[in-house]
Amino acid sequence: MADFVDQVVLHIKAGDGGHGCASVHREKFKPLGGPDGGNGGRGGDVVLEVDPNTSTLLDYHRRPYRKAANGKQGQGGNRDGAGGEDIVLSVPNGTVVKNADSGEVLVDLIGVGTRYIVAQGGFGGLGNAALASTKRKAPGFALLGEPGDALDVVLELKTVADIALVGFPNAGKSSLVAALSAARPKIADYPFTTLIPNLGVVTAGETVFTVADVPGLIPGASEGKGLGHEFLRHVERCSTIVHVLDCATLEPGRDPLSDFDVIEAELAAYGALDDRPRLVVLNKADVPDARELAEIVTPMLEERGLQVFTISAASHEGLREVSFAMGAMVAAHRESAPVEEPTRLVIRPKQLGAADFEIRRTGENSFQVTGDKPERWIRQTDFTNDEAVGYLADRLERLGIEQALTKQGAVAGAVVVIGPMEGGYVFDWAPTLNAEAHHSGPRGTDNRIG
Ligand SMILES: Nc1nc2c(ncn2[C@@H]2O[C@H](COP(=O)(O)OP(=O)(O)OP(=O)(O)O)[C@@H](O)[C@H]2O)c(=O)[nH]1
Ligand SMILES: [Mg+2]
Repeated sequence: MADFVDQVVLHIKAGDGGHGCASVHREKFKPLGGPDGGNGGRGGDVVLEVDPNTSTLLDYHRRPYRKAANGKQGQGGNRDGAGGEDIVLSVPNGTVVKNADSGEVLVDLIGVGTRYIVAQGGFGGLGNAALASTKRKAPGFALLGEPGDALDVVLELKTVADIALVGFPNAGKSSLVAALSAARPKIADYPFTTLIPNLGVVTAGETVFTVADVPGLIPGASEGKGLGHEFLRHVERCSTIVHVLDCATLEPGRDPLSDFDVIEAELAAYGALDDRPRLVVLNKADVPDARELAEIVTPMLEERGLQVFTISAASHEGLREVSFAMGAMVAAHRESAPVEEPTRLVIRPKQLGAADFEIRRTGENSFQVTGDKPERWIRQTDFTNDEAVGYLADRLERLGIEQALTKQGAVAGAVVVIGPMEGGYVFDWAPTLNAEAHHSGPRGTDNRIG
């Protein structure tokens, strides 16, 4: 039996900043050269990214320790140390990230391409060249690099699909996904064959939708029986619930009606699923007794206001009708649902502590940043607002927005800071504006005193 791996504890460590260098310029016949120690490089970040080709957390189950590279030390001759490489960890759509110690939800990663810096690399220490001042012309010291963030997070996968198939083990949920789509989940004549939800893409006329085959539910699932909680969690993100009822089971104490009630009771106990529309599928109609039973229970279920379909996942009978009914429900939901979640970049500078901020794409050409005051982004107290914005520019750049802002109200390439607003800053996307490139100076400007 495969391991159930849609929840995993990941131990992550961002790179440490490199130390600054204390060095004095040496040249023949010039015994007292100036300071020329370079700054340490920045440590690499650990970034999580939603990848459409990743569907499980299996990889992290196998390798739960992940570390980004450290920054290099500064060198004499004003050479700054190289920054450590970031590492980007691919996660499936719908991954919830929690702090393993506090249980606090850090982020809910939805939408292909959504990125989150889960551990930030340490800043490099300043070298003595950068520390020189009129008072102290040749400091004989440099600053140490900051350590990178180290933390344990829980990654939890909650399937994002239009439709969740729920039912007892062995009811034929995986068989139905396989019959409706190109997915090839494991199908077998024993309960709990499915441990990780299988996703299938179904086309019904104009409507294309996803169906998740949620692992089997048993009585008590809402209290955690069987693999209950693990499975019900997946139903949460689906807009429509389809009951798959086994009309051919010979297990004592079971029939399609009571199975329906048991599953409904579990959904009710789990909570917050009442608003999802339901559809009922009576499966295994290829078995003669099962067909008879389906005919008997159909009017009883219809009396409760449910749409009922008799099918056989094995012989493919009734599949067209049920896929079109599913498609119609999905389409109706999409009509009524708010617009899709925008692409989000979630940034968490460590200086902010708990008060994260988030950049949200509010339109094709605009982002909204919500969070705390920019002054607090950097620990250093004499940090100006402009510098704070410059810091954000660096973060944007690292996140793949290639050209970013330099300072408030100024343009550098593509993003303009319009100005402070309640709870954050508004950025406007202005790709046509021509302006000076940012980061013309050495990376040393990034090496804030730690
Ligand atoms: N005769 C008949 N057998 C079916 C039909 N659909 C599924 N089965 C059989 O029922 C058994 C269970 O099917 P699965 O699709 O694995 O059931 P499941 O609901 O995904 O089960 P779990 O993953 O354990 O929850 C397999 O032996 C299937 O071949 C059907 O329409 N007719
Ligand atoms: Mg299954």
